[in-house]
Amino acid sequence: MEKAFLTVENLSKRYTDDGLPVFDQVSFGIDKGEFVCIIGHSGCGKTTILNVLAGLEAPSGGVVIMDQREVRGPSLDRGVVFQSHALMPWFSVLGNVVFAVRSRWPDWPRAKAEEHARRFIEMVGLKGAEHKKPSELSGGMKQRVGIARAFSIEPKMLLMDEPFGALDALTRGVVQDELLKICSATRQTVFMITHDVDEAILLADKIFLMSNGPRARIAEVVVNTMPKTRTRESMHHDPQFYRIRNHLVDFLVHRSRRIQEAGAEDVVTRVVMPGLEQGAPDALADFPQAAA
Ligand SMILES: Nc1ncnc2c1ncn2[C@@H]1O[C@H](COP(=O)(O)OP(=O)(O)OP(=O)(O)O)[C@@H](O)[C@H]1O
Repeated sequence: MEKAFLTVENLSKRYTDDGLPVFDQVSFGIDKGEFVCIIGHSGCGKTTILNVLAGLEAPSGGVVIMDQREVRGPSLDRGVVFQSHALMPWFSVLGNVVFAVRSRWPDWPRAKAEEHARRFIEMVGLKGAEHKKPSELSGGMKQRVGIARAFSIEPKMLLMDEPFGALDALTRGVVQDELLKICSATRQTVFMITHDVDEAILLADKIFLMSNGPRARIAEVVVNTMPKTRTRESMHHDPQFYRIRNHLVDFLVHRSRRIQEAGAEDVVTRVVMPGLEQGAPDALADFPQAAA
């Protein structure tokens, strides 16, 4: 079988020699152009996985292979967007993006780097704000600069850790729409952490559900069968939306804990398509050890 663009095999992480691993036996693949969201309770290890994918943290076991190369440290092949936008306060919007562009292509003359940066600033709807400093921007605008900066280096993979967590609902919707537009224009491969199930259904092609730690696993890969043309306004009218949503919420409320309590040894990642299932999902059918 052909390997996915990003392959994670038997990944585990423990922070202390004598403690239990935060997660172990985590294996998954992400295809080129795929948008994946990961959901799980606080502390199950989502950020740790993202940091390992970014090369910012070394795994205790297992490997991450991206585009046929093992990830062994940070690289401009992977763009990262955190919840705190981490902009350089002394640079303008344009300066922040140009700085990233010039680290990626140091030989480019300034004019070329600026032109490239402006394209991405426009894509996130910040045309006209190029010369503003971060202190003059709203939270949503700062986050858009972070997204423009990450996209501008044209990474092979974009890693986002709750990028909209600090935004109010309205701004969040606007920035989600911008992100959807850019992703469909660039076919960017994305791995994103979110706590918001509606956001995951809007953005993701696949949603990874992580059981509670310690020894957390990716218990399920939920395939989003909603049409690609879905929008925030329209998706609530599709009956699939509620089936997927119920499935995700049920995981967070019940299954994530029960799977962990039942002992994770036998948990194999299962692929599910709740959107196509009629009637109540038999959520624990494949987890007899957790059904009791
Ligand atoms: N540098 C560290 N040293 C020791 N323990 C750590 C370190 N970083 C994270 N942990 C522990 O690892 C576990 C997973 O943390 P992580 O931040 O990956 O979880 P998370 O799922 O992203 O949580 P949240 O949703 O709250 O951001 C937690 O129990 C946390 O306390």
